Amino acid sequence: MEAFQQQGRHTIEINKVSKWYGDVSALNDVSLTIGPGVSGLLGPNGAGKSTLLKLMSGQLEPSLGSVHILGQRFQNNPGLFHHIGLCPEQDSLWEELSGPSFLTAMLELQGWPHRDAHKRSHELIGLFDLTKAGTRRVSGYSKGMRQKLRIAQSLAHQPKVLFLDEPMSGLDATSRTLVADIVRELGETGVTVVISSHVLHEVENITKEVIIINQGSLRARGNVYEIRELLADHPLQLELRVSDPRRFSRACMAKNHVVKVELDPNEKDRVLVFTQHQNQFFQDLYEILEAEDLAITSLHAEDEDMEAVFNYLIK
Ligand SMILES: Nc1ncnc2c1ncn2[C@@H]1O[C@H](COP(=O)(O)OP(=O)(O)OP(=O)(O)O)[C@@H](O)[C@H]1O
Repeated sequence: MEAFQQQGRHTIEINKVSKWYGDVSALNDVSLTIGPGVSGLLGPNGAGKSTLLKLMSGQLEPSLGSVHILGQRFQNNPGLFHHIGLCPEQDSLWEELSGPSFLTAMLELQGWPHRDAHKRSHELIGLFDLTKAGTRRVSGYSKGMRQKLRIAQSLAHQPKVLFLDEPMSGLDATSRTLVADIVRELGETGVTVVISSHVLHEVENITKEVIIINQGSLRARGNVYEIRELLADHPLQLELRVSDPRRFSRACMAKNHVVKVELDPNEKDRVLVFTQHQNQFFQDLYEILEAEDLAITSLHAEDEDMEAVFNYLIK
């Protein structure tokens, strides 16, 4: 393994991988290399994210092509699994155990001595802010607590490569920030982390390096700013409900990143804003509301749904 690191190769090498489930094609001729740090794997529902994560973590074998992790293949190579962490989408915990006992048991299964496993599990319970649950059984944990425990388990054994499948689902804002900080820090210490999501800004908070897949194929790859450049010709649409839509529209149109504003004749408070720079829009929005003394009752960014981004990229 050390020899591999000295060679400075990519941690993950996927070469012409296809995967079928019976007749269903889930991935189609995907080639990809990923190095240390955090990469976001983005795609709408059914894009093939979970399939790709399962292939990269050795849970599935490709129908065609090859997967190398740390320069090795999974076939007949159980030792490789010690370096891999996976937090899958499905929830599977030992309900009768407490959080700390669960983590300790999982580490012992990995071959950790009891004393080390116990120490590490308590460290993680603190890190993930689960100390208050004490010795309560996992069966009594809330959805967010379960999710945090699952993430803690996936990284407990200090893997070199970590795969997190939609880890933010079910987490409240505080826990999202906590998990984002933990993941970012792992990336900074040289761990290769691949985190999947269908929500762009969720991943953008953690890393700017993204991989976009849709319908089983790689669509775009690179820095999130480069990806947004690709979208530059396709303004993003935001739907707002505002106290005075006409005044709001005028103020929006004064911003040069706003391409178009549409009022809805049927729903008087509804406004559609088309902007080429969503982040800039959010910065300006506060200023507009203050200056014009307006209030918004709802805001929906179409971009939050990755489907919209893919439509732009694919057309
Ligand atoms: N076990 C399976 N059997 C049959 N088809 C499957 C199986 N798992 C996934 N698929 C199909 O493969 C394709 C990719 O699914 P996958 O779960 O990898 O996508 P995803 O991007 O993770 O989606 P989501 O965000 O909804 O979890 C989909 O068409 C899905 O229906």
